[in-house]
Amino acid sequence: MRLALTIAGSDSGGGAGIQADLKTFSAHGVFGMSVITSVTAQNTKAVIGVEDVSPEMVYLQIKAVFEDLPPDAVKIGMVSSESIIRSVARGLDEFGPEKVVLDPVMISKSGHALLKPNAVEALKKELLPRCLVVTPNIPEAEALSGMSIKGVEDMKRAAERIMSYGCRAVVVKGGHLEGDALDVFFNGREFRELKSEKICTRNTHGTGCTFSSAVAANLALGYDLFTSVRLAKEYITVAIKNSLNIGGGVGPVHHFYELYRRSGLNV
Ligand SMILES: Nc1ncnc2c1ncn2[C@@H]1O[C@H](COP(=O)(O)OP(=O)(O)O)[C@@H](O)[C@H]1O
Ligand SMILES: Cc1ncc(COP(=O)(O)O)c(N)n1
Repeated sequence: MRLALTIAGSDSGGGAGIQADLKTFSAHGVFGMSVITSVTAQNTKAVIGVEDVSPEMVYLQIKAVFEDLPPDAVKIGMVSSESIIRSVARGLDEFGPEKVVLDPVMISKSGHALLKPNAVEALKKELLPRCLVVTPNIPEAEALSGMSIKGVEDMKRAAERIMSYGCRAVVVKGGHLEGDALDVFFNGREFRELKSEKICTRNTHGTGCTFSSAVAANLALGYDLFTSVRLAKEYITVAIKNSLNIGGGVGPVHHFYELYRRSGLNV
């Protein structure tokens, strides 16, 4: 059995964060584990409360997992504050996982800040150099690169700038731009574009969490980095096609058994 760990925030509504990550791991047939950084009181409409877990407790969860159940890949999502970022960096240094996917979560689909603005620098300095791939959406790529992004050429320039912080690859996700859902992969040598038709739905809660967890699950299964990203793009596209019109706001994407889908069953 392959093991994957998510280090992220809890979403009580079940659409994003830890909950989306564990559903994604299960759908890929990977055993999921979690380190909770923050508890959010959240639904499809709003985030009505956020309470961070103490930095020491974040570190202890990482230690507990790694000392007994070393993961084949790690995904990092909401990290909330500078002190939590430092705890995560400490854990990564101590246990040295090779396959780390960082989704630099900043603002929820419902518009609530999930990373303190003064923690962006710590994210860049402490976490980017320790990860294999970082998966920003357009506003996150703008914040990390310090440039505005209007189209695919800007996505490529931003990816180059983000690489300079020391990660080994970047996927700039284009879901927030007009036109096709086009993502740009860059590994320091070549750019590759991953494209799908834009699905017309407002139910995209959890897309970024699901995409990055699918990358981590595929890495845990032993796929190379680009294949892991390509399969994650397929997974998120089907999960958005099957997204759920539940709740009164931005509904969640739907997870299903990847293995069943691959064998042609319509789950
Ligand atoms: N309406 C959509 N139709 C198809 N793919 C989408 C749609 N919205 C987002 N995606 C894809 O979902 C993934 C996550 O996208 P994005 O919305 O950009 O990130 P985030 O959820 O972090 O804001 C990307 O692969 C993106 O291309
Ligand atoms: C705990 C947590 N983590 C991440 C997100 C981002 O997901 P989205 O951008 O789909 O709201 C979220 N809303 N909540």
